[in-house]
Amino acid sequence: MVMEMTSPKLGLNPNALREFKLVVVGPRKVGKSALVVRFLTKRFINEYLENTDMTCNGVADLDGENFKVNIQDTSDKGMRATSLEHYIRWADAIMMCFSVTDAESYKKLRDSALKLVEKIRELDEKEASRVPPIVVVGNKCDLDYFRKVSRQEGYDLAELFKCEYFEVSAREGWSKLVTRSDPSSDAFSSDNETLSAVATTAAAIGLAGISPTKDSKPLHGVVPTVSVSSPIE
Ligand SMILES: Nc1nc2c(ncn2[C@@H]2O[C@H](COP(=O)(O)OP(=O)(O)OP(=O)(O)O)[C@@H](O)[C@H]2O)c(=O)[nH]1
Repeated sequence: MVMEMTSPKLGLNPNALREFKLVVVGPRKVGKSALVVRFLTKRFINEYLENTDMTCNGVADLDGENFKVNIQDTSDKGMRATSLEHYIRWADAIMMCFSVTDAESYKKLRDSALKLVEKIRELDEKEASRVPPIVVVGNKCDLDYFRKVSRQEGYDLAELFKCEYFEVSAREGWSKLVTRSDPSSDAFSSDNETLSAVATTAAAIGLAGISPTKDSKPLHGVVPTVSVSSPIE
């Protein structure tokens, strides 16, 4: 499925902009679609099509530059080793998500992360240098009372890739970068109003990875399309 997010406010022609390709991977029900829609529309919608591969196109300001963003919101098939192998060649950044209220989602994401680390180890030097940046995201932090995954565990998962760990709430629009100095504190406090910090970080560390040599073909071949217009602020 493809969602077109237009940007009437900015009045930009997306085709004139550089493209940024982001893949969102994670187990079922962790809030991948909610995160993508929150990022592109600043809204939280309670229910989405379940376990469906979606392509979301929009325009967003990433690290001070407007980009045409192509976000792949994947189903659980995206966690297979073969899919992960494809993403590391295709994407400009990969966002790996679990829910802090769902220990099983953490375990499944960790298993996938280990597979991905294995795949990266198998690459030759040239390919390894082109692996896109990865960001780990623990979602549903508004449900801190039901938390089953500690901040330290989320941080440890990100450490597998030496990448950033964000605790976020797609529902509330919060995101917090967890740093080495505070990973063990479970008290949730937000330092950003929206999730754009997550995408901006993924973009900022991924900008160097945008090159004309990257495969710009659609990720999943032919997929159904739905259009959504969105006021991107
Ligand atoms: N409380 C809370 N609920 C959330 C949050 N994000 C998503 N949800 C809810 O979690 C459920 C799953 O969200 P989705 O965005 O469909 O999750 P998904 O990972 O895309 O799910 P699949 O497509 O089945 O893989 C929905 O009922 C959402 O309303 C959040 O930050 N907080």
